[in-house]
Amino acid sequence: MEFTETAWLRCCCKVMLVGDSGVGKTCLLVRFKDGAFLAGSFISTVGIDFRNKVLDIDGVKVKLQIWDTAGQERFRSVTHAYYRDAHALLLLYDVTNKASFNNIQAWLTEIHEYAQKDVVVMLLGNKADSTQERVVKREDGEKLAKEFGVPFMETSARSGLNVELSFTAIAKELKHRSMKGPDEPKFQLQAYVNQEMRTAGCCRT
Ligand SMILES: Nc1nc2c(ncn2[C@@H]2O[C@H](COP(=O)(O)OP(=O)(O)OP(=O)(O)O)[C@@H](O)[C@H]2O)c(=O)[nH]1
Repeated sequence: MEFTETAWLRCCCKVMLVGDSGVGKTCLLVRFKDGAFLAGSFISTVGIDFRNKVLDIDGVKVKLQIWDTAGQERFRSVTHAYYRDAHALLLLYDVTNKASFNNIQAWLTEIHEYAQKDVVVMLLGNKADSTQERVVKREDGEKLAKEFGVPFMETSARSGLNVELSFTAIAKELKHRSMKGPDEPKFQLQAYVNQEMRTAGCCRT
């Protein structure tokens, strides 16, 4: 099938934001969808909610349905039910909160238990703008991601750092998977992200 400039990718790509309460999942989604930062008092997500955004990926419209989940333990059973349909998961920790980083392994175990085998997972260290409060080094995030074989980058919902890039990279991977011929090589997600960050001098917003 030939895709033209205006072609629509028929499948709706479901992307889930997961991670501990307070790591910035809702803020990341709002920054991506509306280009704004939700400053002020922290209102924890109850249950689950979604927002749609259509991206133009190399001339193909890719519709992302982005599910924002509640990080609080008491909503875990609600979110488990949604893992099965997810095509991609953005797994967040907060660089100013060591516990949220230490919990990543438990989140990955949960993902392996409830999500599809071929789900795309990307690890994000959010709140990278908080230089004073930082307790998790970028290298520690990189090391953990390597250990689990998932792509990684740091983001900031406050400054916008890498927010667009994280969703675009996921959309590129999903588009590539659904359109690639049997002999075409796999899309190199981490290589793409590294390349984009280098081009933008690591400050892409
Ligand atoms: N400095 C800084 N603060 C952030 C950033 N992202 C989120 N925050 C703050 O962190 C707090 C929690 O953000 P949320 O987006 O509500 O966190 P969440 O992960 O959705 O939390 P749950 O809904 O409970 O799972 C809020 O006070 C935000 O203003 C960021 O990139 N930088």
